[in-house]
Amino acid sequence: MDKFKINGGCTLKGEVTISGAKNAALPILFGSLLCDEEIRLSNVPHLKDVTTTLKLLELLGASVKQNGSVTVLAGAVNNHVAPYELVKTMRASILALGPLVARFGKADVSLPGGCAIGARPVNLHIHGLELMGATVVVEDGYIKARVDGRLKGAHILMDMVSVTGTENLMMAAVLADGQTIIDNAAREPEVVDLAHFLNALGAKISGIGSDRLVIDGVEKLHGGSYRVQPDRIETGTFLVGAAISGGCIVCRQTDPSLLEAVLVKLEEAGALIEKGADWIKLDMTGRTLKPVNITTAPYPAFPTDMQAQFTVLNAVAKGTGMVTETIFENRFMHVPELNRMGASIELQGNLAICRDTEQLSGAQVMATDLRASASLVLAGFVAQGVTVVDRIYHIDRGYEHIEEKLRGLGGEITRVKGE
Ligand SMILES: CC(=O)N[C@H]1[C@@H](OP(=O)(O)OP(=O)(O)OC[C@H]2O[C@@H](n3ccc(=O)[nH]c3=O)[C@H](O)[C@@H]2O)O[C@H](CO)[C@@H](O)[C@@H]1O
Ligand SMILES: C=C(OP(=O)(O)O)C(=O)O
Repeated sequence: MDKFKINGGCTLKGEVTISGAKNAALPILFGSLLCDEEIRLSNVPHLKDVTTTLKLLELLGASVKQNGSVTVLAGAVNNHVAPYELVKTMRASILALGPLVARFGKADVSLPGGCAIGARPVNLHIHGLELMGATVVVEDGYIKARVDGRLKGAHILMDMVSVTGTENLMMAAVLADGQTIIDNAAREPEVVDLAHFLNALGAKISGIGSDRLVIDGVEKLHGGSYRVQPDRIETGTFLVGAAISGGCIVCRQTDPSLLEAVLVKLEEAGALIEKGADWIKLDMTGRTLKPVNITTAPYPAFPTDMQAQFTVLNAVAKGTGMVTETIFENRFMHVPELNRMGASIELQGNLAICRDTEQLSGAQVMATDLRASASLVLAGFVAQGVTVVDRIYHIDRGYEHIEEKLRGLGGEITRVKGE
């Protein structure tokens, strides 16, 4: 297994180009299953999860071409089974369910894996499909959904705000017979990007960006081109890296409007932020890092996918910062690892109390999930000495060329190849 070796004491400085968003690219790729004409996608990041998704699309019978952009032609899809071997490595595979059942009336999708950050049930996905007329059973580790003819429009009130739940049901509703209303829908930018993509193919979705999506089903989608939005979480991760190392960076090809809650907290932490239409500059030179209290919640509130990075920020800031995680019940696995590096973080249920530390010190630490891994890499930059982050396959799921990008900012990080 590959590891990262990081020399501490780096100040991140310079410019970095932000990649397309993993959590937008994946649903959009699965959305291409809804259509039998060619779809051309640009700004798709090179990530392990994207490779897994493309493999899955090919296994289902789609043809996929990659030459800068990604072209998907799902006209010949003839298989409706998303097998455990592929699905187990990636949570987003659940997004095959809605499109397959909507277009072919049948889908067998293995219960998904992904980050071990909580139980992550899929009851809302299943219930929504049932309301649209599908029969769904869970057996042998598979969700098996069937419908005779088309799904039917329905009124779906989501018990909880679910990102992939909203995406799956929105994709299913696009080809349903009649109107579907999804209330308490997720408003995350990635849901918005998927909705715009589907509309570009002829879907009729309105209320985009609100918690009430209205989808008028159509019989067929047509082909088209779409550019995936920038990754707000990758952007936020680099900005935190600059903030905690006293650096100054500019993120290019990003969208500041997608991460307002994060920028507000970075300013509260003492950073100077400037932004334009597609760039963000963070300058921490000569400024004092202050702790911030954060509570994760659905968009537009503070994203859970930035919680681990801000836990590091609080661990190294002067004073005490509180981090409350309300989305996932097991998303503090970075905390014991950070404490092994000398942080002083106390866990009380879903609250992490981060007290200040004189200096983190390099250690051997274990990456447990995607954003936890990113937080350990950031901690390595501000620690004294060498940090080795093990099991970085998690980070390869979600950060494109991370070590090259960090090295471009002055970070001393190398990949040590495992057997
Ligand atoms: C591929 C992708 O886009 N992943 C993101 C997506 O995950 P994902 O879509 O899996 O997360 P959800 O928004 O569905 O989860 C939110 C909460 O709802 C619960 N829940 C969800 C579905 C369900 O059927 N029943 C249920 O109880 C979950 O256990 C969790 O406690 O949104 C999360 C929350 O912003 C992010 O951290 C992930 O990076
Ligand atoms: C939790 C994440 O990914 P996934 O939902 O794919 O596990 C993430 O992107 O932070």
